[in-house]
Amino acid sequence: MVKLYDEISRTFNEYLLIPNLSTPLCMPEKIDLTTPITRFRPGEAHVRLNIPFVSAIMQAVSDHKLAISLARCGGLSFIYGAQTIDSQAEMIRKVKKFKSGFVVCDSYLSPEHTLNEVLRLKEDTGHTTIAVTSNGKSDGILTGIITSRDYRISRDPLDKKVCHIMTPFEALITGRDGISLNEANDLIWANKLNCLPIVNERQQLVHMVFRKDYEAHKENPFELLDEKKSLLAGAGINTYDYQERVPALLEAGADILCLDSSDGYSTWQYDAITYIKSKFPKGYIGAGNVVDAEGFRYLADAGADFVKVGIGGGSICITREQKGIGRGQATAILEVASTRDKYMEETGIYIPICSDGGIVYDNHIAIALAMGADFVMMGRYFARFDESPGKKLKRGNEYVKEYWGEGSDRAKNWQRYSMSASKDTHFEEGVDSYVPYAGALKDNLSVTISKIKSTMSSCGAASIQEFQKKARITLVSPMSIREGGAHDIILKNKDY
Ligand SMILES: NC(=O)C1=CN([C@@H]2O[C@H](COP(=O)(O)OP(=O)(O)OC[C@H]3O[C@@H](n4cnc5c(N)ncnc54)[C@H](O)[C@@H]3O)[C@@H](O)[C@H]2O)C=CC1
Ligand SMILES: O=c1[nH]c(=O)c2[nH+]cn([C@@H]3O[C@H](COP(=O)(O)O)[C@@H](O)[C@H]3O)c2[nH]1
Ligand SMILES: [K+]
Repeated sequence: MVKLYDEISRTFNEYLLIPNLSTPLCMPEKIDLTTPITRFRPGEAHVRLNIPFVSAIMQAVSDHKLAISLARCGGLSFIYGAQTIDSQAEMIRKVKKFKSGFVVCDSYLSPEHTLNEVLRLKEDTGHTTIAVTSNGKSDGILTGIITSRDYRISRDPLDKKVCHIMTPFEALITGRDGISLNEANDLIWANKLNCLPIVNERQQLVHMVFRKDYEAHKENPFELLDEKKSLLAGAGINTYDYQERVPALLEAGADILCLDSSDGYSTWQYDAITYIKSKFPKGYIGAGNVVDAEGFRYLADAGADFVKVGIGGGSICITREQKGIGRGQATAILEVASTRDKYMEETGIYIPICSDGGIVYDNHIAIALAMGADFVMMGRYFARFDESPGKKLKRGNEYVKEYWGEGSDRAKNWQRYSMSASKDTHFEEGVDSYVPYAGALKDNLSVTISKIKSTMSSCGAASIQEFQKKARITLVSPMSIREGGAHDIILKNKDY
Protein backbone atom coordinates (compact mmCIF):
# COMPACT_ATOMS: atom_id res chain seq x y z
CA MET A 1 0.00 0.00 0.00
CA VAL A 2 1.31 3.45 -0.83
CA LYS A 3 2.44 5.55 2.12
CA LEU A 4 0.48 8.79 2.20
CA TYR A 5 1.97 11.60 4.29
CA ASP A 6 -0.45 13.24 6.72
CA GLU A 7 0.88 16.76 6.35
CA ILE A 8 0.63 18.91 3.25
CA SER A 9 3.84 19.75 1.42
CA ARG A 10 4.40 23.48 1.94
CA THR A 11 6.55 26.28 0.62
CA PHE A 12 8.29 29.27 2.29
CA ASN A 13 5.66 31.73 1.11
CA GLU A 14 3.10 30.12 3.42
CA TYR A 15 4.95 31.02 6.62
CA LEU A 16 5.73 34.12 8.66
CA LEU A 17 8.03 34.73 11.63
CA ILE A 18 6.63 36.06 14.92
CA PRO A 19 8.90 38.69 16.52
CA ASN A 20 10.65 37.95 19.82
CA LEU A 21 12.00 40.50 22.28
CA SER A 22 14.68 42.62 20.56
CA THR A 23 17.54 43.97 22.69
CA PRO A 24 20.75 45.94 22.03
CA LEU A 25 22.52 42.57 21.77
CA CYS A 26 20.79 41.80 18.48
CA MET A 27 21.05 45.14 16.71
CA PRO A 28 21.74 44.54 13.01
CA GLU A 29 25.36 45.72 13.25
CA LYS A 30 26.03 43.12 15.96
CA ILE A 31 24.57 40.18 14.06
CA ASP A 32 26.95 37.39 13.09
CA LEU A 33 25.99 35.58 9.88
CA THR A 34 28.80 33.00 9.87
CA THR A 35 27.60 29.45 9.41
CA PRO A 36 29.07 25.94 9.11
CA ILE A 37 29.37 24.21 5.74
CA THR A 38 31.20 21.01 6.76
CA ARG A 39 30.34 18.38 9.39
CA PHE A 40 31.86 18.64 12.86
CA ARG A 41 31.63 17.48 16.45
CA PRO A 42 31.16 20.36 18.92
CA GLY A 43 34.49 22.09 19.46
CA GLU A 44 36.05 20.55 16.33
CA ALA A 45 37.47 22.69 13.51
CA HIS A 46 35.26 22.94 10.43
CA VAL A 47 34.81 25.19 7.42
CA ARG A 48 32.47 28.15 7.85
CA LEU A 49 30.96 30.63 5.44
CA ASN A 50 30.94 34.30 6.45
CA ILE A 51 27.47 34.76 5.00
CA PRO A 52 24.91 31.95 4.48
CA PHE A 53 24.89 32.03 0.67
CA VAL A 54 26.22 29.71 -1.99
CA SER A 55 25.61 30.00 -5.72
CA ALA A 56 24.02 27.19 -7.72
CA ILE A 57 26.00 24.57 -9.64
CA MET A 58 24.83 25.94 -12.98
CA GLN A 59 26.37 27.11 -16.26
CA ALA A 60 24.29 30.29 -16.11
CA VAL A 61 25.43 31.07 -12.57
CA SER A 62 28.72 29.83 -11.16
CA ASP A 63 31.86 30.47 -13.16
CA HIS A 64 35.12 31.90 -11.81
CA LYS A 65 33.93 35.50 -12.11
CA LEU A 66 30.87 35.05 -9.94
CA ALA A 67 32.89 32.80 -7.60
CA ILE A 68 35.44 35.55 -7.01
CA SER A 69 32.81 38.19 -6.44
CA LEU A 70 30.77 36.05 -4.03
CA ALA A 71 33.77 34.79 -2.04
CA ARG A 72 34.92 38.41 -1.69
CA CYS A 73 31.57 39.09 0.02
CA GLY A 74 31.91 36.03 2.29
CA GLY A 75 29.90 33.36 0.41
CA LEU A 76 30.92 30.47 -1.83
CA SER A 77 30.29 29.41 -5.43
CA PHE A 78 30.18 25.84 -6.62
CA ILE A 79 31.65 26.09 -10.11
CA TYR A 80 29.51 24.14 -12.54
CA GLY A 81 30.54 20.62 -13.43
CA ALA A 82 28.78 20.46 -16.82
CA GLN A 83 32.03 21.19 -18.65
CA THR A 84 35.28 19.36 -19.31
CA ILE A 85 37.46 18.51 -16.34
CA ASP A 86 40.20 20.79 -17.70
CA SER A 87 38.02 23.85 -18.09
CA GLN A 88 36.42 23.38 -14.66
CA ALA A 89 39.87 22.99 -13.07
CA GLU A 90 41.02 26.13 -14.90
CA MET A 91 38.10 28.10 -13.40
CA ILE A 92 39.03 26.85 -9.93
CA ARG A 93 42.63 27.92 -10.53
CA LYS A 94 41.47 31.40 -11.50
CA VAL A 95 39.58 31.75 -8.22
CA LYS A 96 42.46 30.44 -6.14
CA LYS A 97 44.97 32.70 -7.91
CA PHE A 98 42.85 35.80 -7.56
CA LYS A 99 44.48 38.43 -5.44
CA SER A 100 42.51 41.48 -4.62
CA GLY A 101 43.77 44.42 -6.66
CA PHE A 102 46.26 42.25 -8.59
CA VAL A 103 45.05 42.01 -12.18
CA VAL A 104 46.04 39.18 -14.51
CA CYS A 105 47.03 40.80 -17.83
CA ASP A 106 45.02 39.67 -20.87
CA SER A 107 46.87 41.67 -23.56
CA TYR A 108 50.27 40.59 -24.88
CA LEU A 109 52.25 41.52 -27.99
CA SER A 110 55.85 41.00 -29.08
CA PRO A 111 58.30 43.83 -29.92
CA GLU A 112 57.91 42.96 -33.63
CA HIS A 113 54.16 43.63 -33.71
CA THR A 114 52.91 46.98 -35.04
CA LEU A 115 50.68 49.84 -33.93
CA ASN A 116 47.98 48.30 -36.08
CA GLU A 117 47.96 45.23 -33.83
CA VAL A 118 48.04 47.42 -30.73
CA LEU A 119 44.83 49.09 -31.87
CA ARG A 120 43.17 45.82 -32.81
CA LEU A 121 44.00 44.22 -29.43
CA LYS A 122 42.73 47.29 -27.60
CA GLU A 123 39.46 47.01 -29.53
CA ASP A 124 39.14 43.27 -28.68
CA THR A 125 39.85 43.46 -24.97
CA GLY A 126 38.72 46.98 -24.17
CA HIS A 127 42.00 47.37 -22.22
CA THR A 128 44.55 50.07 -23.01
CA THR A 129 47.56 48.61 -21.17
CA ILE A 130 49.46 46.01 -23.19
CA ALA A 131 52.42 43.93 -22.03
CA VAL A 132 55.23 43.45 -24.52
CA THR A 133 57.10 40.17 -24.10
CA SER A 134 59.83 38.36 -26.01
CA ASN A 135 57.36 35.89 -27.56
CA GLY A 136 54.17 37.95 -27.37
CA LYS A 137 52.71 35.56 -24.78
CA SER A 138 52.24 35.56 -21.03
CA ASP A 139 55.24 33.29 -20.38
CA GLY A 140 57.73 35.43 -22.34
CA ILE A 141 60.30 37.83 -20.88
CA LEU A 142 58.76 41.24 -20.19
CA THR A 143 60.44 43.76 -22.51
CA GLY A 144 58.11 46.72 -22.16
CA ILE A 145 54.63 48.14 -21.54
CA ILE A 146 52.37 50.10 -23.89
CA THR A 147 49.64 52.43 -22.74
CA SER A 148 47.47 54.78 -24.79
CA ARG A 149 49.80 57.63 -23.84
CA ASP A 150 52.65 56.05 -25.83
CA TYR A 151 51.29 56.72 -29.34
CA ARG A 152 49.30 59.25 -31.34
CA ILE A 153 47.06 57.73 -33.95
CA SER A 154 47.05 61.00 -35.93
CA ARG A 155 50.85 61.10 -36.18
CA ASP A 156 52.25 57.60 -35.82
CA PRO A 157 52.22 55.31 -38.88
CA LEU A 158 50.18 52.11 -38.40
CA ASP A 159 53.19 49.95 -39.26
CA LYS A 160 55.33 51.51 -36.50
CA LYS A 161 56.84 48.65 -34.51
CA VAL A 162 55.87 47.96 -30.92
CA CYS A 163 59.54 48.12 -29.85
CA HIS A 164 59.56 51.79 -30.91
CA ILE A 165 56.31 52.59 -29.11
CA MET A 166 56.64 50.84 -25.76
CA THR A 167 58.26 52.05 -22.59
CA PRO A 168 61.17 49.59 -22.41
CA PHE A 169 61.63 47.36 -19.38
CA GLU A 170 64.77 49.28 -18.29
CA ALA A 171 62.72 52.45 -17.92
CA LEU A 172 59.84 50.78 -16.04
CA ILE A 173 59.24 50.87 -12.32
CA THR A 174 58.13 47.39 -11.33
CA GLY A 175 57.12 45.60 -8.15
CA ARG A 176 58.54 42.21 -7.16
CA ASP A 177 56.29 39.16 -7.05
CA GLY A 178 54.93 38.68 -3.53
CA ILE A 179 54.57 42.32 -2.46
CA SER A 180 51.38 43.34 -0.68
CA LEU A 181 48.71 45.55 -2.18
CA ASN A 182 49.70 48.33 0.21
CA GLU A 183 53.34 48.15 -0.87
CA ALA A 184 52.27 48.19 -4.51
CA ASN A 185 50.17 51.26 -3.92
CA ASP A 186 53.01 53.03 -2.13
CA LEU A 187 55.16 52.52 -5.27
CA ILE A 188 52.34 53.77 -7.48
CA TRP A 189 51.97 56.95 -5.46
CA ALA A 190 55.67 57.58 -4.92
CA ASN A 191 56.38 57.28 -8.65
CA LYS A 192 53.15 58.83 -9.95
CA LEU A 193 52.31 55.70 -11.94
CA ASN A 194 48.99 54.57 -13.34
CA CYS A 195 50.02 50.93 -13.55
CA LEU A 196 52.62 48.93 -11.68
CA PRO A 197 53.77 45.69 -13.38
CA ILE A 198 54.57 42.95 -10.86
CA VAL A 199 57.46 40.87 -12.15
CA ASN A 200 59.03 37.61 -10.97
CA GLU A 201 62.73 36.75 -10.80
CA ARG A 202 62.58 35.39 -14.39
CA GLN A 203 61.37 38.80 -15.58
CA GLN A 204 57.91 37.45 -16.41
CA LEU A 205 54.83 39.58 -15.80
CA VAL A 206 52.79 38.06 -12.96
CA HIS A 207 50.20 40.78 -12.29
CA MET A 208 49.47 44.43 -12.81
CA VAL A 209 48.21 46.82 -10.13
CA PHE A 210 46.27 49.88 -11.27
CA ARG A 211 46.02 53.16 -9.40
CA LYS A 212 42.33 53.53 -10.16
CA ASP A 213 41.44 50.14 -8.65
CA TYR A 214 42.75 50.91 -5.20
CA GLU A 215 39.57 52.12 -3.56
CA ALA A 216 37.56 49.21 -4.97
CA HIS A 217 40.05 46.65 -3.72
CA LYS A 218 40.70 47.77 -0.20
CA GLU A 219 40.46 44.98 2.31
CA ASN A 220 37.04 43.37 2.44
CA PRO A 221 36.30 42.31 6.00
CA PHE A 222 34.05 39.39 5.05
CA GLU A 223 36.23 37.82 2.35
CA LEU A 224 36.16 34.02 2.56
CA LEU A 225 39.82 33.06 2.62
CA ASP A 226 41.93 29.96 3.24
CA GLU A 227 45.04 30.02 5.42
CA LYS A 228 47.13 31.13 2.43
CA LYS A 229 44.78 34.10 1.92
CA SER A 230 43.31 32.74 -1.32
CA LEU A 231 39.55 32.87 -1.84
CA LEU A 232 37.66 29.63 -1.19
CA ALA A 233 36.33 27.83 -4.25
CA GLY A 234 33.68 25.11 -4.50
CA ALA A 235 33.06 22.74 -7.40
CA GLY A 236 30.12 20.64 -8.58
CA ILE A 237 30.80 16.99 -9.47
CA ASN A 238 28.72 14.10 -10.81
CA THR A 239 28.38 10.39 -10.13
CA TYR A 240 30.02 9.28 -13.39
CA ASP A 241 33.53 10.67 -13.82
CA TYR A 242 34.49 11.55 -10.23
CA GLN A 243 37.49 9.22 -10.26
CA GLU A 244 39.14 11.49 -12.85
CA ARG A 245 37.43 14.81 -12.06
CA VAL A 246 37.97 14.98 -8.30
CA PRO A 247 41.79 14.62 -8.32
CA ALA A 248 42.02 17.33 -11.01
CA LEU A 249 39.76 19.71 -9.07
CA LEU A 250 41.58 19.15 -5.78
CA GLU A 251 44.91 19.63 -7.55
CA ALA A 252 43.59 22.94 -8.91
CA GLY A 253 42.77 23.97 -5.34
CA ALA A 254 39.04 23.29 -4.94
CA ASP A 255 38.17 23.57 -1.25
CA ILE A 256 34.73 21.95 -1.15
CA LEU A 257 33.07 19.63 -3.66
CA CYS A 258 29.37 18.97 -4.06
CA LEU A 259 27.63 16.11 -5.83
CA ASP A 260 25.12 17.70 -8.17
CA SER A 261 21.92 15.81 -8.84
CA SER A 262 18.18 16.28 -8.68
CA ASP A 263 18.03 13.09 -6.62
CA GLY A 264 20.83 12.21 -4.23
CA TYR A 265 19.19 9.22 -2.54
CA SER A 266 21.11 6.73 -4.64
CA THR A 267 23.82 4.10 -4.34
CA TRP A 268 25.82 6.12 -6.90
CA GLN A 269 26.15 8.98 -4.46
CA TYR A 270 26.98 6.63 -1.60
CA ASP A 271 29.73 5.03 -3.69
CA ALA A 272 31.07 8.40 -4.85
CA ILE A 273 31.24 9.80 -1.29
CA THR A 274 32.91 6.74 0.20
CA TYR A 275 35.38 6.54 -2.70
CA ILE A 276 36.33 10.22 -2.43
CA LYS A 277 36.57 10.13 1.36
CA SER A 278 38.84 7.07 1.26
CA LYS A 279 41.12 8.47 -1.46
CA PHE A 280 41.18 12.06 -0.22
CA PRO A 281 40.45 12.00 3.52
CA LYS A 282 41.02 15.75 3.78
CA GLY A 283 38.62 16.60 0.95
CA TYR A 284 35.20 18.01 1.76
CA ILE A 285 32.13 16.87 -0.12
CA GLY A 286 28.47 17.83 0.05
CA ALA A 287 25.75 15.64 -1.44
CA GLY A 288 22.11 15.74 -2.48
CA ASN A 289 19.48 16.60 -3.27
CA VAL A 290 17.10 14.97 -0.81
CA VAL A 291 13.78 16.01 0.68
CA ASP A 292 13.23 13.68 3.62
CA ALA A 293 14.69 11.99 6.69
CA GLU A 294 15.66 8.78 4.92
CA GLY A 295 17.56 10.55 2.15
CA PHE A 296 19.38 12.70 4.70
CA ARG A 297 20.43 9.75 6.88
CA TYR A 298 21.63 7.78 3.89
CA LEU A 299 23.99 10.57 2.76
CA ALA A 300 25.02 11.46 6.32
CA ASP A 301 25.99 7.83 6.96
CA ALA A 302 27.91 7.77 3.69
CA GLY A 303 30.06 10.60 5.06
CA ALA A 304 28.67 13.70 3.33
CA ASP A 305 30.02 16.93 4.83
CA PHE A 306 26.75 18.73 4.18
CA VAL A 307 23.44 17.69 2.67
CA LYS A 308 21.57 19.70 0.08
CA VAL A 309 17.79 19.78 0.24
CA GLY A 310 15.31 20.52 -2.54
CA ILE A 311 13.69 18.76 -5.46
CA GLY A 312 11.74 20.66 -8.07
CA GLY A 313 11.44 24.01 -6.27
CA GLY A 314 13.90 25.94 -8.44
CA SER A 315 12.66 28.78 -10.62
CA ILE A 316 13.69 27.01 -13.84
CA CYS A 317 12.65 23.53 -12.58
CA ILE A 318 10.07 21.36 -14.27
CA THR A 319 11.08 18.13 -12.53
CA ARG A 320 7.87 18.00 -10.52
CA GLU A 321 5.84 18.27 -13.72
CA GLN A 322 8.00 15.88 -15.70
CA LYS A 323 8.66 13.18 -13.13
CA GLY A 324 6.13 13.85 -10.40
CA ILE A 325 8.85 13.82 -7.74
CA GLY A 326 9.55 16.54 -5.20
CA ARG A 327 8.28 18.15 -2.04
CA GLY A 328 7.35 21.65 -0.90
CA GLN A 329 10.67 23.26 0.07
CA ALA A 330 9.60 24.38 3.56
CA THR A 331 8.27 20.95 4.51
CA ALA A 332 11.44 19.31 3.18
CA ILE A 333 13.69 21.64 5.20
CA LEU A 334 11.65 21.17 8.38
CA GLU A 335 11.84 17.37 8.16
CA VAL A 336 15.52 17.23 7.23
CA ALA A 337 16.49 19.78 9.91
CA SER A 338 14.72 17.85 12.63
CA THR A 339 16.38 14.63 11.44
CA ARG A 340 19.73 16.40 11.43
CA ASP A 341 19.19 17.44 15.06
CA LYS A 342 18.29 13.86 16.02
CA TYR A 343 21.36 12.64 14.15
CA MET A 344 23.45 15.05 16.20
CA GLU A 345 21.95 13.69 19.45
CA GLU A 346 22.63 10.11 18.38
CA THR A 347 26.11 10.51 16.91
CA GLY A 348 27.48 13.80 18.25
CA ILE A 349 28.04 14.93 14.65
CA TYR A 350 26.48 18.10 13.29
CA ILE A 351 25.81 18.02 9.55
CA PRO A 352 24.99 21.38 7.95
CA ILE A 353 22.07 21.46 5.54
CA CYS A 354 21.63 23.66 2.51
CA SER A 355 18.25 24.80 1.21
CA ASP A 356 18.56 24.66 -2.58
CA GLY A 357 16.16 26.39 -4.95
CA GLY A 358 12.92 28.30 -4.74
CA ILE A 359 14.11 31.46 -2.99
CA VAL A 360 11.98 34.21 -4.50
CA TYR A 361 11.96 36.96 -1.89
CA ASP A 362 14.74 37.81 0.54
CA ASN A 363 12.41 36.90 3.42
CA HIS A 364 12.42 33.30 2.16
CA ILE A 365 16.12 33.14 3.05
CA ALA A 366 15.37 34.19 6.62
CA ILE A 367 12.57 31.63 6.84
CA ALA A 368 14.81 28.86 5.46
CA LEU A 369 17.48 29.69 8.05
CA ALA A 370 14.90 29.86 10.85
CA MET A 371 13.60 26.43 9.81
CA GLY A 372 17.06 24.95 10.30
CA ALA A 373 18.95 25.46 7.03
CA ASP A 374 22.55 26.50 7.68
CA PHE A 375 22.85 28.20 4.31
CA VAL A 376 20.93 28.60 1.07
CA MET A 377 21.87 27.87 -2.55
CA MET A 378 20.45 30.22 -5.16
CA GLY A 379 20.49 30.23 -8.93
CA ARG A 380 17.98 32.80 -10.15
CA TYR A 381 19.15 35.32 -7.54
CA PHE A 382 22.78 35.30 -8.75
CA ALA A 383 21.99 34.90 -12.47
CA ARG A 384 20.70 38.51 -12.45
CA PHE A 385 24.07 40.09 -11.70
CA ASP A 386 26.88 41.51 -13.87
CA GLU A 387 29.22 38.74 -12.75
CA SER A 388 27.12 35.77 -13.93
CA PRO A 389 28.04 34.07 -17.23
CA GLY A 390 24.66 34.63 -18.98
CA LYS A 391 24.38 37.31 -21.67
CA LYS A 392 22.85 40.67 -20.79
CA LEU A 393 20.20 41.64 -23.35
CA LYS A 394 17.68 44.42 -23.88
CA ARG A 395 14.05 43.28 -24.06
CA GLY A 396 11.62 46.11 -24.67
CA ASN A 397 12.63 48.81 -22.22
CA GLU A 398 14.28 46.48 -19.77
CA TYR A 399 17.60 44.74 -19.46
CA VAL A 400 17.52 41.01 -18.77
CA LYS A 401 20.05 38.22 -18.34
CA GLU A 402 19.82 34.71 -19.68
CA TYR A 403 19.14 31.94 -17.16
CA TRP A 404 18.68 28.31 -18.09
CA GLY A 405 18.27 25.10 -16.07
CA GLU A 406 20.94 22.42 -15.91
CA GLY A 407 18.29 19.91 -17.00
CA SER A 408 17.30 22.00 -20.04
CA ASP A 409 18.35 21.14 -23.59
CA ARG A 410 20.34 24.37 -23.60
CA ALA A 411 22.58 22.99 -20.88
CA LYS A 412 23.38 20.14 -23.26
CA ASN A 413 24.18 17.73 -20.53
CA TRP A 414 24.46 14.99 -23.13
CA GLN A 415 27.53 13.44 -21.63
CA ARG A 416 25.71 12.71 -18.43
CA TYR A 417 22.41 11.70 -19.94
CA SER A 418 24.04 9.53 -22.57
CA MET A 419 25.23 7.24 -19.78
CA SER A 420 21.78 6.56 -18.39
CA ALA A 421 19.42 7.25 -21.27
CA SER A 422 19.68 7.45 -25.02
CA LYS A 423 19.03 10.70 -26.86
CA ASP A 424 15.76 9.24 -28.17
CA THR A 425 14.29 8.87 -24.70
CA HIS A 426 15.75 12.07 -23.29
CA PHE A 427 13.34 14.63 -21.82
CA GLU A 428 13.95 18.12 -20.47
CA GLU A 429 13.80 18.82 -16.74
CA GLY A 430 14.41 22.55 -16.94
CA VAL A 431 13.59 25.61 -19.00
CA ASP A 432 15.56 28.33 -20.79
CA SER A 433 14.58 31.80 -19.58
CA TYR A 434 15.44 35.41 -18.80
CA VAL A 435 15.72 37.10 -15.43
CA PRO A 436 15.61 40.87 -14.83
CA TYR A 437 19.11 42.33 -14.84
CA ALA A 438 19.98 43.69 -11.40
CA GLY A 439 23.52 45.16 -11.52
CA ALA A 440 26.51 44.31 -9.35
CA LEU A 441 26.44 41.32 -6.99
CA LYS A 442 27.89 43.22 -4.07
CA ASP A 443 25.26 45.98 -4.13
CA ASN A 444 22.35 43.55 -4.24
CA LEU A 445 23.81 41.22 -1.64
CA SER A 446 24.28 44.12 0.78
CA VAL A 447 20.57 44.89 0.64
CA THR A 448 19.61 41.22 1.08
CA ILE A 449 21.97 40.89 4.05
CA SER A 450 20.60 44.00 5.62
CA LYS A 451 17.02 42.63 5.35
CA ILE A 452 18.03 39.29 6.90
CA LYS A 453 19.81 41.03 9.77
CA SER A 454 16.78 43.17 10.33
CA THR A 455 14.54 40.07 10.45
CA MET A 456 16.90 38.36 12.89
CA SER A 457 16.98 41.48 15.03
CA SER A 458 13.18 41.46 15.23
CA CYS A 459 13.33 37.82 16.23
CA GLY A 460 15.86 38.56 19.02
CA ALA A 461 18.71 36.58 17.44
CA ALA A 462 22.35 37.69 17.12
CA SER A 463 23.50 34.57 15.23
CA ILE A 464 22.04 32.00 12.87
CA GLN A 465 22.28 29.35 15.57
CA GLU A 466 20.35 31.51 18.01
CA PHE A 467 17.82 32.32 15.28
CA GLN A 468 17.20 28.59 14.71
CA LYS A 469 16.71 28.00 18.44
CA LYS A 470 14.42 30.94 19.10
CA ALA A 471 12.44 31.39 15.89
CA ARG A 472 8.66 31.08 16.07
CA ILE A 473 6.95 30.47 12.78
CA THR A 474 3.30 30.55 11.82
CA LEU A 475 1.48 29.15 8.84
CA VAL A 476 -0.60 31.79 7.06
CA SER A 477 -3.84 31.48 5.13
CA PRO A 478 -4.08 32.62 1.48
CA MET A 479 -6.13 35.58 2.73
CA SER A 480 -3.38 36.67 5.14
CA ILE A 481 -0.82 36.39 2.35
CA ARG A 482 -2.93 38.94 0.48
CA GLU A 483 -3.07 41.06 3.63
CA GLY A 484 0.76 41.00 3.70
CA GLY A 485 1.13 42.86 0.43
CA ALA A 486 0.05 46.43 -0.35
CA HIS A 487 -3.74 46.23 -0.63
CA ASP A 488 -6.90 48.29 -1.02
CA ILE A 489 -5.02 51.41 -2.07
CA ILE A 490 -4.12 53.05 -5.37
CA LEU A 491 -0.37 52.70 -5.84
CA LYS A 492 1.46 55.81 -7.08
CA ASN A 493 3.99 55.54 -9.89
CA LYS A 494 7.41 55.60 -8.29
CA ASP A 495 9.11 58.31 -10.33
CA TYR A 496 10.43 60.44 -7.48
N1 LIG B 1 17.25 20.26 -7.58
C1 LIG B 1 16.39 19.92 -8.48
O1 LIG B 1 15.20 19.88 -8.24
C2 LIG B 1 16.80 19.55 -9.86
C3 LIG B 1 18.07 19.78 -10.31
N2 LIG B 1 18.43 19.47 -11.58
C4 LIG B 1 19.80 19.76 -12.04
O2 LIG B 1 19.98 19.23 -13.35
C5 LIG B 1 21.23 18.60 -13.49
C6 LIG B 1 21.06 17.15 -13.86
O3 LIG B 1 20.49 16.46 -12.76
P1 LIG B 1 20.09 14.93 -12.85
O4 LIG B 1 19.31 14.67 -14.08
O5 LIG B 1 19.45 14.59 -11.58
O6 LIG B 1 21.54 14.23 -13.03
P2 LIG B 1 22.10 12.83 -12.53
O7 LIG B 1 23.29 12.57 -13.34
O8 LIG B 1 22.26 12.77 -11.08
O9 LIG B 1 20.95 11.80 -12.88
C7 LIG B 1 20.61 11.41 -14.21
C8 LIG B 1 20.16 9.97 -14.21
O10 LIG B 1 21.28 9.10 -14.08
C9 LIG B 1 21.13 8.16 -12.99
N3 LIG B 1 22.52 7.95 -12.51
C10 LIG B 1 23.23 8.80 -11.73
N4 LIG B 1 24.48 8.32 -11.54
C11 LIG B 1 24.58 7.17 -12.23
C12 LIG B 1 25.64 6.22 -12.45
N5 LIG B 1 26.86 6.40 -11.92
N6 LIG B 1 25.38 5.16 -13.25
C13 LIG B 1 24.17 5.00 -13.81
N7 LIG B 1 23.14 5.84 -13.64
C14 LIG B 1 23.34 6.92 -12.86
C15 LIG B 1 20.17 8.87 -12.09
O11 LIG B 1 19.45 8.06 -11.24
C16 LIG B 1 19.24 9.55 -13.08
O12 LIG B 1 18.29 8.67 -13.59
C17 LIG B 1 21.94 18.85 -12.17
O13 LIG B 1 22.70 20.02 -12.30
C18 LIG B 1 20.82 19.07 -11.17
O14 LIG B 1 21.19 19.88 -10.08
C19 LIG B 1 17.57 18.86 -12.43
C20 LIG B 1 16.31 18.60 -12.05
C21 LIG B 1 15.81 18.95 -10.74
O1 LIG C 1 14.18 20.86 -12.18
C1 LIG C 1 15.24 21.45 -12.41
N1 LIG C 1 15.61 21.53 -13.69
C2 LIG C 1 16.76 22.12 -14.07
O2 LIG C 1 17.06 22.18 -15.26
C3 LIG C 1 17.55 22.67 -13.04
N2 LIG C 1 18.75 23.32 -13.06
C4 LIG C 1 19.00 23.63 -11.74
N3 LIG C 1 18.03 23.21 -10.94
C5 LIG C 1 17.92 23.38 -9.50
O3 LIG C 1 17.42 24.69 -9.25
C6 LIG C 1 18.27 25.36 -8.30
C7 LIG C 1 18.22 26.87 -8.47
O4 LIG C 1 16.93 27.32 -8.17
P1 LIG C 1 16.54 28.88 -8.13
O5 LIG C 1 16.69 29.40 -9.54
O6 LIG C 1 15.12 28.90 -7.69
O7 LIG C 1 17.46 29.54 -7.18
C8 LIG C 1 19.63 24.73 -8.56
O8 LIG C 1 20.52 24.90 -7.50
C9 LIG C 1 19.27 23.27 -8.82
O9 LIG C 1 19.08 22.53 -7.63
C10 LIG C 1 17.13 22.61 -11.72
N4 LIG C 1 15.98 21.99 -11.41
K1 LIG D 1 16.31 7.96 -5.48
